[in-house]
Amino acid sequence: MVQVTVLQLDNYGPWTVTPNPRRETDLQALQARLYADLCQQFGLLGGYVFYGRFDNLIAFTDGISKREHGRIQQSIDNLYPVSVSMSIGRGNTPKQAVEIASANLQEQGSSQDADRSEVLVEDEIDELHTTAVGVAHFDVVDVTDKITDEENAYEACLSMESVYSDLMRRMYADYDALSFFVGGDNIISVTPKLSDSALDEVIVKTKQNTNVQLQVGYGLGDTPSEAGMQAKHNLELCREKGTVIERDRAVVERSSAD
Ligand SMILES: Nc1nc2c(ncn2[C@@H]2O[C@H](COP(=O)(O)OP(=O)(O)OP(=O)(O)O)[C@@H](O)[C@H]2O)c(=O)[nH]1
Repeated sequence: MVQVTVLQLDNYGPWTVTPNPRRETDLQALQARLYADLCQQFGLLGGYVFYGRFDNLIAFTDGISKREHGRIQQSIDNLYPVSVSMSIGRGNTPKQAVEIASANLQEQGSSQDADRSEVLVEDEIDELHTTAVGVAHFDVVDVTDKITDEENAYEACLSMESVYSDLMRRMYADYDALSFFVGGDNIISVTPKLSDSALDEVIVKTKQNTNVQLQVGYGLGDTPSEAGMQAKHNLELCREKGTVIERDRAVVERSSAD
């Protein structure tokens, strides 16, 4: 089971041009600050927030209650000139959970509906498999020598964009996983349980399409934050051992026995 929360700024498009178009740099600062606050507030409760499109964000919120979501919503309302609607969805895969959360939010009205404000909805599905959540933390092997110290700063962005866009699409289409670029050369995928051969196939295909070699640390846990920490430690193991896939065998065995 995985719990996803879709966060959407209320009526943000019209607000950005009312009464006149607002300075873009101010909007960028607002979006960045809001993202920072949401990351910190959900992070303290064990969740993960990814910036998505900044006005629409995707969070992994296993173990965070509707009431706790409501408190964060209220705090944002107190701090910012915009409010946030939230829809909590659950699924057997990240893709299923985000589909449910998105559909439930869309049912409450348009993102540009002036009457839809601070909606908080929770999906009631209870027939879910209790499987572990996976987190794959991908990273480019030797990005410093191959890209950062080699290409101009803009071309380095383009190189990374081609890698994460290739990876994000494959992980979603083939494995129902949601992947996010998180800075530098890092991409985090929240996944159903994946085999070594699936991880290997993803890395090989990305190399074929982009000529960039990835390494991945993989973790499994009851929550994305637990799996994410294991993934980070396993990525460190890749660096130490010079391998491209490392995963926590103990957790894999425990989950298989469930
Ligand atoms: N968001 C995030 N960014 C990171 C993390 N680790 C490194 N970075 C960023 O990624 C950049 C590249 O770091 P590395 O991946 O360690 O560099 P590298 O040259 O690829 O070295 P290897 O990964 O050991 O092959 C850093 O400058 C940071 O900006 C991380 O855990 N999370």
